Parts: sequence; structure tokens; C-alpha cells
Amino acid sequence: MAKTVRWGILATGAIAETFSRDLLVDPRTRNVTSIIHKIVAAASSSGASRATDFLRNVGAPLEAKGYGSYEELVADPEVDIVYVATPHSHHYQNAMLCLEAGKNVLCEKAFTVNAAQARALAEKARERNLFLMEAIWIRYLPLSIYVRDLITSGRLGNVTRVTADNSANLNPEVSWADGQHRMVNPDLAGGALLDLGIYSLTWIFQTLYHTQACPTPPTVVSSLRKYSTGTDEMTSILLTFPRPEGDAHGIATTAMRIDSDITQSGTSGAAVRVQGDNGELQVWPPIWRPTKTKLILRDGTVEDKVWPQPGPGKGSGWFNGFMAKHAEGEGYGMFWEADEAALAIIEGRKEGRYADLSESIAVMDVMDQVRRQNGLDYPEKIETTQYPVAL
Ligand SMILES: NC(=O)C1=CN([C@@H]2O[C@H](COP(=O)(O)OP(=O)(O)OC[C@H]3O[C@@H](n4cnc5c(N)ncnc54)[C@H](OP(=O)(O)O)[C@@H]3O)[C@@H](O)[C@H]2O)C=CC1
Ligand SMILES: O=C1OC[C@@H](O)[C@H](O)[C@H]1O
Repeated sequence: MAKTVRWGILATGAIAETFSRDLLVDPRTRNVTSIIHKIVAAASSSGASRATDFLRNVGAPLEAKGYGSYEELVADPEVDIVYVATPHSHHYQNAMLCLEAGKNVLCEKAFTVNAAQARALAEKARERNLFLMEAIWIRYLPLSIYVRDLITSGRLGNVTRVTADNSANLNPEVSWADGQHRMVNPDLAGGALLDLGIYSLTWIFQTLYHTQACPTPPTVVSSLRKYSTGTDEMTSILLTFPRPEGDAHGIATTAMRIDSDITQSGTSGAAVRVQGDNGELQVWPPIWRPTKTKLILRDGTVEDKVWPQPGPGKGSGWFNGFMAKHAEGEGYGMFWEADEAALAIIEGRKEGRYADLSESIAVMDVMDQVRRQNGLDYPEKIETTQYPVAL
């Protein structure tokens, strides 16, 4: 018998809308029969009417409540789990608000501004015996599960190098001329690294770290080009993962102005290459919502696969002016992470299976090192682990 998990949506911006529409896609369209997701409330810091409009717009049940503050949302006893969809700068304060109020939390990427904040949230969740997971949704895509299984099956042989690029064809001067947008605003922990580079790092970590029996954090060498607001617009990272049989290398790159897929048609080729002794697995861009892989082995094997998202097409949406490439009739794909969060709550687990808190912290540690190596600081009020702090 399916169990219902009741969601509260904290913030009403672009990704909150996409995620909520995905939540409302019938799980049976992806062969999930043990869970029913229900949106019971949303909150907007811009007022209750915005929250109510948001609920109507995404198609939430009519009885779902619209709140004009995040505090009211976390006080709602009907809410089992809160999805935090604010800018990076606000994740720590907002997630802490939820945990302090006894709510389970699924918090958008990048998890926090720095590793100290991620550790503090993990500690609080443990102290309160609550579920906490970074909404690094691509970890939960069937495509990602296939790639990780391929590595652990040994089919690629010893995987010694992974390259991953997430570059987004953005022109910050044109799109965000006043510098206030979350993508470029230091007060909102903007920049390529935390917003886009997190995907490149996720690909490196889920292939070279998560697949190991005893994963060891990498050493980090990096270079970063700043944008006029002081945040980064291009960042390149070389990660060395120590292994008894010899180091493995991860090369994670991200840039706003260039594009992983220059023609938007796949002709630029793979944006992730997972390279082992026996061959390689390629993933096509965009790596933040991949739908195509190619396996090429030395023995002559070539296996192309496509990974369309199931669902009735409710999940489509626009991001920062460009549309995710997915066909009419598909879902968006954020429901996979929602399923994992809901399942964990039903089963009494406190962390996600495919990116537990220690791994989210390890990735934040890498981003801290990159920022330190290149002098990228954010304002103290968003770097602090103090709580509460008004932002
Ligand atoms: N998983 C994915 O594919 C994606 C994830 N993201 C992540 O989601 C998060 C939000 O991104 P996105 O939805 O694009 O951002 P938006 O700017 O569209 O929405 C952010 C929302 O946060 C709330 N908010 C609270 N305080 C502030 C503030 N000071 N400035 C701006 N907004 C504020 C607002 O909602 P309200 O007024 O209702 O309180 C606002 O609408 C980020 O962490 C981002 O990295 C983004 C895009 C894709
Ligand atoms: O998470 C994301 O994925 C899609 C991108 O367009 C967006 O900037 C980023 O936040």
C-alpha cells in the first residue's frame, strides 16, 4: 500500500516550480508504487498571496496552504518534509530553521556556502534525528545509477580518469546587467563554481569517489577567473584521488560564457568521459540533465543509450532564459530525488543513499579549497555558521 509524504515548499522561484510540478507527476508513470507525494503548503518571503498563486500555478491540491513567511511553513504540523529552494546564500539559515522546527529537509544545491555550514546542518539533523539531503538531483537519475553500476561492475576496468564540463552559454553582462541576480551576486553566493561547477564535481565524485569501498577525499589544484562582481565566471579544477593501485584524476571545469554543447545539438560530443583500462563511458551535455550515454570498449563494443524522463510532461520549465532539452511528454526528472527523500522518511533513514551527508560535505570541502586558492570570499553574514542571522 502506497504511503503519503506531505511536502512543504520553501520559496517560490524557478526551481521550486519545476520541482513542485515533478512532485505532482504520478509516481506510477515511473513504476514507483510505494509513495504518494502530496504538496500541503508553500511559503514565500514575498507574501502569502504569492505562495497561494504559486500553489495554484503548479496545480497543488486546493486545500494546500500558502504562507507569507518561512517560519509559518515550518510550524505547520501537516508538513513532513520541507524542500528548500532559495539561493545558495540562504540554504544554511533556511535549512537550520526547518531542522530546529523538527522538519525533515531536502535542500537545493549547492548545499551550503561552505563545508563548515554543511557540517553544522549534518550535526543538527543527527541531533534531532531528522532526514537531511542535498537536492543534487542528478545522483538519483537512472542514467547516473547505470554509470555507477557500470564502474563497480568492472566493465570499464580500472577507472583512472574522469573529465566533466558544465559550461552554460551565458552572457552575464546581458542577462544580469545590474549584478543583482543570484548567478553573479556575491551576497547570494553567486558564481559558476557553486551553481554550475557543482555538477562537474558531482560527476567526478559519483564516479571516482562514491564507487570506492573506502573513498578518500582528493587533493585539489584549481584556477578561477572572476567576473566584475567578484564572483567566478570560469573555474577549472584538477582533483587527485589517492588509490593504493595508483592515483585517479578528475578534471572538473565550468564556465558561463562558453558552452559544453556549442550547437545545442550534441555535435560537440561528450561532456563527461569516464575512462578506464577497458574503455570509456561518455555522457552528453547538459550534464545537469543528461539524456544520452555512449559506452565504447576496446573490444569493439559501442552502446548508445538514451534516457528520456518518464511522466506526462508536467515537468518542463525554463531556466535562466534557456530551456532544458527534453521532449514533450517527459517529466523533468527531479522526482527521482523526491522519491528517495520520501522513501527514506517512510523507511526511517536519515540520509540519501547516493549522496550522503559526508559526501556533500566532501564536495563542499573541495569548493572551499578552490575558493581559498583563488581568493573568492563571500560576505561574512553568508559564510557564518551562526544561527539565526537575518539576511
Ligand atoms: N536542481 C536544479 O536543476 C536547479 C537548482 N537550482 C538551485 O535552486 C536554488 C534557487 O534557484 P532558482 O529557483 O533558480 O532561483 P530564483 O531566484 O528563481 O528563486 C529563488 C527564490 O528564493 C526566495 N528568496 C528568498 N530570499 C531571496 C533573496 N534575497 N534573493 C532572491 N531570492 C530569495 C524567493 O522566493 P520567495 O519570494 O517565494 O521567498 C525566490 O523566488 C539555488 O540553490 C539554485 O542553485 C536552480 C536551478 C536549477
Ligand atoms: O542547477 C542548475 O541547473 C540548470 C542551470 O540552468 C541552473 O543555472 C543551475 O542552477
